[in-house]
Amino acid sequence: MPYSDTLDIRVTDSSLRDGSHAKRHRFTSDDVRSVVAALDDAGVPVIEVAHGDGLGGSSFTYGFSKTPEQELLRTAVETARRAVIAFLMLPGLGVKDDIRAAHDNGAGICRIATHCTEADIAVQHFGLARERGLETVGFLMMAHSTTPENLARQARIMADAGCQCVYVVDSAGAMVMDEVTDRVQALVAELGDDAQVGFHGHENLGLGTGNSVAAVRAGALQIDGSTRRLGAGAGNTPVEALAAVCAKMGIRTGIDVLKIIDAAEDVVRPVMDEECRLDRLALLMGHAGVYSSFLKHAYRQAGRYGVPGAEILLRAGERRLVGGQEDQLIDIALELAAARN
Ligand SMILES: C[C@H](O)CC(=O)C(=O)O
Ligand SMILES: [Mn+2]
Repeated sequence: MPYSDTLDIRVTDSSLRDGSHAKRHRFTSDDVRSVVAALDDAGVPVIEVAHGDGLGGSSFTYGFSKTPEQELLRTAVETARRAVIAFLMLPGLGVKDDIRAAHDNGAGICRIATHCTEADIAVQHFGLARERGLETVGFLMMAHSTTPENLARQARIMADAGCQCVYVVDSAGAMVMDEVTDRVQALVAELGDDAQVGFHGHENLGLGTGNSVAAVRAGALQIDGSTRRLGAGAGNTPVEALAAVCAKMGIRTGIDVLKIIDAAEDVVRPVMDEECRLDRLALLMGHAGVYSSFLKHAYRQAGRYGVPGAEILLRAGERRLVGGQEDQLIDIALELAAARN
């Protein structure tokens, strides 16, 4: 079944949210205005805007936003002519008032993210979002770290709470195609007509686009990417490559391939501090199953304590750290430094 009469899948661009990690949360309203205008013109149907860790993420632990996220959301809504603006929220970091404010500022899609075994903490947030008429998306993060069966049970909790599309989120960019297929198929079988299934990939093993195609083949109807890969770790599935691959495969995304290729080069790249690269640390994250958002934190603690960033990430993988445990990277760096003296 296609996404709609005109689209086989719906693509959400996360460069102004997941890319916030790569920018150390320093987006300005001008950045948002130029990127939203270009993506909107290229036909990207949904554009996500928020602090990298969602509304309320601006903090000492995660990094302070240069511009308040509600201001960025307002700018995005004012700029978009066709695209719907989405926001992300992690219960506990953001609160219900953040959802209300984002809705008042014109956002149309509320995306609630939890660790893949903790869907129950999102129940009231889906309820509130639906009550207010927002479209809802659920994000099961670090989906590689649990079985397809467990993930499907968690997806059921989200759907029963009012979530209209549950995403398999490869936060660590650690999954290879069959693992994506198995998880998406398990969710499709569990949810049936109750909710759609989505996929959010990272490039840490260089598989964002391939994994997204595997997800579509397994029944996913919503796919995330970031133009120019602007996202955490090695970045997200590049929207321009995804659009081009889908065009070749006859999968309708509604995105103008030539326009999004230009937007990636001429508009998004100038906003970026540097390219999102598949370098040693990013690749190690995919290999060891480490949360992509830890990359910049690992660089920071490595520099601060004079220890290798690679070792910090490998230990983070061994300890199976999850989002929210950024402070433990400091403990690991201190341990490594102590072991050297
Ligand atoms: C808060 C995270 O950055 C959400 C996400 O994009 C992921 O887990 O991947
Ligand atoms: Mn992500």
